Amino acid sequence: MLLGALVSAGVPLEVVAGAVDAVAPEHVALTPETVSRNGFAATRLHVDVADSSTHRTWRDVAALLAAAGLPDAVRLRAHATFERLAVAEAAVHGTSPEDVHFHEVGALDAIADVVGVCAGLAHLGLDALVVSPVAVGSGRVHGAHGEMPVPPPAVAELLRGVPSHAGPGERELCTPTGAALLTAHATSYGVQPAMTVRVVGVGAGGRDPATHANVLRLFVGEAASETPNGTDGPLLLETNVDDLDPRLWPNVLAALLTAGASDAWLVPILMKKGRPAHTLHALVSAVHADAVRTEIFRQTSTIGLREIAIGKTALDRDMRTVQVDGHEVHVKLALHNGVVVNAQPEYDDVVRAATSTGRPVKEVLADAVAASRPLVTRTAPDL
Ligand SMILES: O=C([S-])c1cc(C(=O)S)c[n+]([C@@H]2O[C@H](COP(=O)(O)O)[C@@H](O)[C@H]2O)c1
Ligand code: NI
Repeated sequence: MLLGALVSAGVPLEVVAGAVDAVAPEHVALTPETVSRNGFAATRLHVDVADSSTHRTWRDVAALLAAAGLPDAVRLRAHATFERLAVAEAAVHGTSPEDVHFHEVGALDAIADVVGVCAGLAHLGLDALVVSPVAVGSGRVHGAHGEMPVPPPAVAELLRGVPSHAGPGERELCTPTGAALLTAHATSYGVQPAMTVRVVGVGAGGRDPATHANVLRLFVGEAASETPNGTDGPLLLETNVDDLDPRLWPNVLAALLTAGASDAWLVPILMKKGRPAHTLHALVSAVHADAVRTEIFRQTSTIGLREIAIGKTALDRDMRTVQVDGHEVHVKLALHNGVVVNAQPEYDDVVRAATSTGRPVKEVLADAVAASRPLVTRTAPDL
């Protein structure tokens, strides 16, 4: 269903087929078909392999991925997907991920599903993937482990911490491969965020129950731009951390700014049990919130975040230059209702000028401030 949705959303079939053939030890035929699901058109991608019964271990699959001529973006996504599957299978079967023996999941058609979807996602070049609550179905399913409840154990494990619900109907609607793909690549979960949808891909699998259109929809578009207030407005992300090597903090702040935070800073605090710690703060616009959240969880030891919707007042800015000892110093102007209320020399330019003239930085700064003063049109007593 994911493959069908990606192709329906415009991912060229050759992109998907090329990646699958790079990994699969034998040819896999991928054939798109427009099908009807309870009266709605959808794209089904038939995956045909000569042998769909071979079992592989996680090691076998990892070796196939490592040896394949795949772009790194696709290989990393596929590796992460199978690794999630291996960890989940190991948890439910009481073994280690390295020793996991995939049954249905390790067969060639499942490898084609994973690699093809990863190639499609990489092709779309997504900044974010929001997954809505997963319909898992209900009832019972038969497989290599005999009869299992729906969701089967690996799906239940993979969807821990993820919004999901039973139904519709008594059938298995989300397989381990599907759950691994959704959870390995989701950047967040929930309803459709504010966005401008450009394309709607509609994917189908083999089943066409009479109860509903059994399709998976993929909405591709741009995140809505920031609004001054409300849920799509700026957020303050905060977390208290007492167990991170303090030498890492400068890199954490740099990583958050690179991920799109408009500011990131630390405040020393004293936590429970008298522990010295820090509060990490990051100011983000709605469009960068997911990337910054992800970076906080990647770079620090925190396991949760506070998120506060905030309002912001930002003055208009402009840039001018002044000369100090023959050196150019940029000056940032702040305007309130068109009036220049502040003129601040750029400190890095001041240091550069001081270094090249050999004068103390404090003197060059004083000269730069004096040279900038005429740029302030009026001091506003009512501010
Ligand atoms: O292959 C294995 S080990 C396997 C484990 C489980 C568990 O929940 S544990 C379930 N299944 C069933 O296999 C089929 C096919 O799944 P795909 O992910 O390959 O599409 C499905 O019915 C699962 O319930 C297999
Ligand atoms: Ni299993």
